[in-house]
Amino acid sequence: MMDLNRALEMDRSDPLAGTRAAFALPEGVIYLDGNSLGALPCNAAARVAEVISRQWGHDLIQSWNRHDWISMPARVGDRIARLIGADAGEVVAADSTSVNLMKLLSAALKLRPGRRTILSDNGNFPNDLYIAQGVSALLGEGHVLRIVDPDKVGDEIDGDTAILMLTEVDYRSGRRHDMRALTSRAHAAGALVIWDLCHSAGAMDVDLNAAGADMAVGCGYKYLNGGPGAPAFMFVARRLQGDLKPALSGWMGHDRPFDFDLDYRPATGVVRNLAGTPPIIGLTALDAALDAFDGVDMRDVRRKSLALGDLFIELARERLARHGLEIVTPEAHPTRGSQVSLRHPEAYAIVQALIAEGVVGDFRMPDIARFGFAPLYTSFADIWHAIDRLEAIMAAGSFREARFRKRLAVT
Ligand SMILES: Cc1ncc(COP(=O)(O)O)c(C=O)c1O
Ligand SMILES: Nc1c(O)cccc1C(=O)C[C@H](N)C(=O)O
Repeated sequence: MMDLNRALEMDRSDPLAGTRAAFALPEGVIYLDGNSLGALPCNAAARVAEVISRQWGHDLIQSWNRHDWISMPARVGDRIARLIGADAGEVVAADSTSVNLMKLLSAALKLRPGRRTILSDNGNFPNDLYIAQGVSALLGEGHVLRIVDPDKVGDEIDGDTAILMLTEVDYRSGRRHDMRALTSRAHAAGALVIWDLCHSAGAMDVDLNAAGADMAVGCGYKYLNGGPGAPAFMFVARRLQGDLKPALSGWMGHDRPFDFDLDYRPATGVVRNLAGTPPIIGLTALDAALDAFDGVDMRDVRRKSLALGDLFIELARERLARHGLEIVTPEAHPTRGSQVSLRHPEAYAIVQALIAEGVVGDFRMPDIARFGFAPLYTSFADIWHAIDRLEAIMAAGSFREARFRKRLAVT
């Protein structure tokens, strides 16, 4: 049986072991839910306090120039760009993932007139499908959202596909799409692709430009650790930037916002997709969080993420399978994100019982216990202890207690 010493040895030889110190993790908690809300970076509170008290409190309106608040969406975007294989000037930080998806999808559909299909899969985060439904209704041009099985997506792309809209890593199973292959199949059929990187950015070496990607969105609050409701980001490949005409044609995306012209004229570059005033306090927390990635090679992040997952899978097989917990995440490295999900009919109560024991994972309908690995702060020992406590809960049957069955409003 694999013992704790091996996990501790893996931590000792982990090139990313040092980045954990950049996060303020609560004592005694094993946090495996960074794929829902990333941990608090140690520097965030002081940076936000500085912006509030000195910049906002003292310098007031002048801060837009003096502290260059106005270019924060682009500056933070450039820092995210390095993490997702984009070039400077291809990413901006703004709004939420949902709003950014709405902006990109509505503009992208206009680039494929005559084509009616938005193609997606039933493993996508439902929110994205809702956005596509809303955009289709808004445009009123007869677009249809086709939702197919994830492994059928490539074969379902055809001459009517306007946009292929996919989330790279499935929020529930952790299955990962082949971005490069699907992008080139879509291009061969004349379609454009929008990738949702919510469960990829910050957890792996996404390489948008190497994959020939067109557009992407993602959130700032999961593996990028920007805090609850952090600004999200969007990517538009440079070759498409001039063609995309923002439907949400706000002044922050105007070529000369402070000329106060009566007519909208989009800015050059990805910033044309900005709409309203940037949320400086939220951007500051996200900017601070990105410091933890400075000097970090995303290939090391991916290597560690896979090693954490391998360890989890090995231990789950050894110690949990006999308790009826089934691994649903694909095991082959290229087909897996940075989480491992287990299926059990009592998954909800099991996750609650585990949280009571200091191990935070989460539950996803209908029967999935989900464990996310944030390579900057998750240790191999965390994985060992998580499985150890989970096995104890299963062996004792403590998850059957009534208190663990009470459903919470937000899970
Ligand atoms: C894949 C995916 N897309 C979109 C969202 C929603 O993003 P937001 O709430 O930032 O709009 C989430 C999670 O909340 C997600 O997991
Ligand atoms: N965005 C969230 C929220 O506002 C509350 C609770 C959870 C979330 C999440 O991010 C859920 C997440 N996208 C998921 O993968 O399930």
